[in-house]
Amino acid sequence: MALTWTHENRGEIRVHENLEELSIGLVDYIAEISEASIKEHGAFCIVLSGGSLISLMGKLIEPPYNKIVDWAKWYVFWADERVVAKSHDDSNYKLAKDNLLSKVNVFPRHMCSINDTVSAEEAATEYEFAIRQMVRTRTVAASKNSDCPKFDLILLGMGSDGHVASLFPNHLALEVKDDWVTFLTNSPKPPPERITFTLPVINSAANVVIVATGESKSNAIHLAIDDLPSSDSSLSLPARLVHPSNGNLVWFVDKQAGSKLDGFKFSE
Ligand SMILES: O=C1O[C@H](COP(=O)(O)O)[C@@H](O)[C@H](O)[C@H]1O
Repeated sequence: MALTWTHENRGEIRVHENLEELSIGLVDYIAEISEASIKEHGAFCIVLSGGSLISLMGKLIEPPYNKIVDWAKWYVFWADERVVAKSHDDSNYKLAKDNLLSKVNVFPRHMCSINDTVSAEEAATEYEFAIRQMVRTRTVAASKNSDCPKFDLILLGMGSDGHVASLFPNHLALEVKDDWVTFLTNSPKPPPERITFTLPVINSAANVVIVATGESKSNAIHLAIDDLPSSDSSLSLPARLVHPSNGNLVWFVDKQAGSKLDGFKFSE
């Protein structure tokens, strides 16, 4: 059983006993939001990240999820992408395609990924343009509170430095307010060239999930969630800046990643 509580302004926190339990909780949550979104507006606009998140979603390709999810109504996007060929092992698209999307019935035309033949700057511009077209045709909803798309669900991993998507601590990309997608050519984590959703887009989603596992992420999880003095420099940690203005934020962490949280008290 997960230890669950809601922090006044940091959302719902679910600390799972182990990875098996976390991945069941995560895919249950995804299936639930998928069903509700399809019921409400006929489609499910889901945003993926790369990294360890994809293996934690692995149960989606197994029964009962592979049969109960209405894959044909899924539209898939990426919160960030490495600017490499789609066949490259660093590609977030390839990771999701090989391990998840090719094993279920998501239409390839419903997968909105970057153009991998152009520069990072051009890839960001083209990707944003494609999403703007999908908002115009109402495949993706528009936020009522900002000039941003309102994705049904954005799934984010978090690095041990507190980065989410390709928004790294103290990086200029964190300041971008007017673009939906921006680019980096100096990512502190390789590969250096990336595109990423900006904070206004992430914070306009209907639902945002942040997943973090392992002891190496425990300090960043503490700094991203717990109350901190108003002078603390960690208040600008990227994961802490995720704060959906009109949506839900849920943290899925395992016992190791959650071990430094103020609310952590796991029954043995
Ligand atoms: O570089 C990236 O890292 C983060 C975190 O990855 P993880 O393996 O520590 O979970 C990931 O969410 C992001 O999409 C990716 O590009």
